Amino acid sequence: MSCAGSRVRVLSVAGTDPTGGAGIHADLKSFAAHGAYGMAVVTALVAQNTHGVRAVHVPDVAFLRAQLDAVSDDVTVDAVKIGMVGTRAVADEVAAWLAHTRPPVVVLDPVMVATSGDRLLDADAQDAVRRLVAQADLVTPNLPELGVLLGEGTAATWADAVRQARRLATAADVTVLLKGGHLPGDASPDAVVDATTVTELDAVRVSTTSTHGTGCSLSAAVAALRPRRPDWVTAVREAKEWLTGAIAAGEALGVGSGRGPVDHLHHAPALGARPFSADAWDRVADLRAACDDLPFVRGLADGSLPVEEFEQYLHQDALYLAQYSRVLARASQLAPDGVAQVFFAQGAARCLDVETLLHAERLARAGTRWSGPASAATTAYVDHVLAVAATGSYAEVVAAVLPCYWLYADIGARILVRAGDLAGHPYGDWVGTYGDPAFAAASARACDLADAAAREVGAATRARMLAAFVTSCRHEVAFFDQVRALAPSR
Ligand SMILES: Nc1ncnc2c1ncn2[C@@H]1O[C@H](COP(=O)(O)OP(=O)(O)OP(=O)(O)O)[C@@H](O)[C@H]1O
Ligand SMILES: Cc1ncc(COP(=O)(O)O)c(N)n1
Repeated sequence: MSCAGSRVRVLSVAGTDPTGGAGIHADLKSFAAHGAYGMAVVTALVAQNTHGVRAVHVPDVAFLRAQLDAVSDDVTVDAVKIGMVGTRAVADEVAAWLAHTRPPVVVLDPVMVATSGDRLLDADAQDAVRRLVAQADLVTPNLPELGVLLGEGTAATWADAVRQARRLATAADVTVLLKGGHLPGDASPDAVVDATTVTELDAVRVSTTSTHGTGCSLSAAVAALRPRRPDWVTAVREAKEWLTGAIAAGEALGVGSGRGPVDHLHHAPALGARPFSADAWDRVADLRAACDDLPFVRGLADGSLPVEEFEQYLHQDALYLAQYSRVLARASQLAPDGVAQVFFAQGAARCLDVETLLHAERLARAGTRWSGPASAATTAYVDHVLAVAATGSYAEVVAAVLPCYWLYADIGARILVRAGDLAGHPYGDWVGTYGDPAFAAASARACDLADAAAREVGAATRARMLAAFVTSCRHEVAFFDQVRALAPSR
């Protein structure tokens, strides 16, 4: 089997589920989850949700055929998955199309009854579905469906079901993926059965209500994988492993109050997720707003800040930067690639070289009065970032150092606007540095690196990143606000 395009082109021929859990909606998500290009032809419109089916509308079969031909006249179909057909006329029309255009992989999920117990196949359509089975490469019945396909009752035990699957495989010359989701017990076994071999696939039964659309999702995943896998067993194993994860992640979606859908994209949590920095920024909106009203910030902007208070701030800032530099060096040490390593190493050096020099120059002009120890606020901030550096992962360290770039650049930009004309402004040299494009670029780069780090970690580490970021922001605000508290003791 070959695939000429960059992705396998897989077609779902199935019914709809407007809540997105089953039918073509589930199939398209399964295709995407397996890197395939998905297409869909609708057999029946189904008004259903996680509680059940309310109504079914089956369009004229001539229109069904028009859809099928519109696809196959134009697109090479590498695999097709057939789900709900609903009526005998639809099943026969799909069979006629298959006889005319036979994709190299044909998977048939003989949908008869929904998880909710609602019928999805007319009683007189069972023979037509049996005829479709003979045209399929793989058929994926659950236990009751297998019984119906053979004209027998539902198997009472797994061993009976496997025997039935073998009879069907032999009679219809088809491979059977027998699904054990309806069995009682702790396991949810499946088996790939053909005329000569039975391969059992064990899976732990997930205790969940999120099993709506599992059969659709599994058969679609197998159809998407088979053109790129050497045999059915390999494709089914891979699909089944993915499905078990999707079932386990289903409840967290919070979709519906009945039998919920599975999370088809559980293995790609970063896909479509908000960047870390967006979440982090929202989380500190109140702190950012509070900054604008701090007497220090207002005084710095309008120049009314007493010079001694400004110098006190500079002195504490120099003490802070000397330690913060070590934390940046730790980020450089832990960095996953050379680009991030260089960024943080340069940041560490810049703290010592440029900013400390700037502080020293200004403070030297003021004499040597400002040589006291780190204040409580400075010590608290330093202790926090050093603790993260000592015990946290790269991602957490990057989150902890980010506010010193980002919050500073953010507040600085507003101070700059409020300060207006800097000529004659007592802190013009200092306030002017906030507008430095290099500092804004460094802040944006630090955000990008935090977002990249967040994409590589799980939910628990991302939560720790957020906590480290918020704590640093709190210390930033306290750092600005400490000047007032320090002033009387001078
Ligand atoms: N609770 C569960 N935990 C793990 N796997 C499950 C669970 N329920 C079903 N499965 C698996 O989901 C797949 C579909 O199984 P099932 O027997 O329910 O088919 P189905 O009835 O056709 O599905 P559907 O519910 O979509 O109609 C099988 O691989 C089965 O083992
Ligand atoms: C369009 C369509 N196809 C198949 C199913 C079966 O899925 P489930 O048994 O999980 O409800 C369904 N409910 N709707």
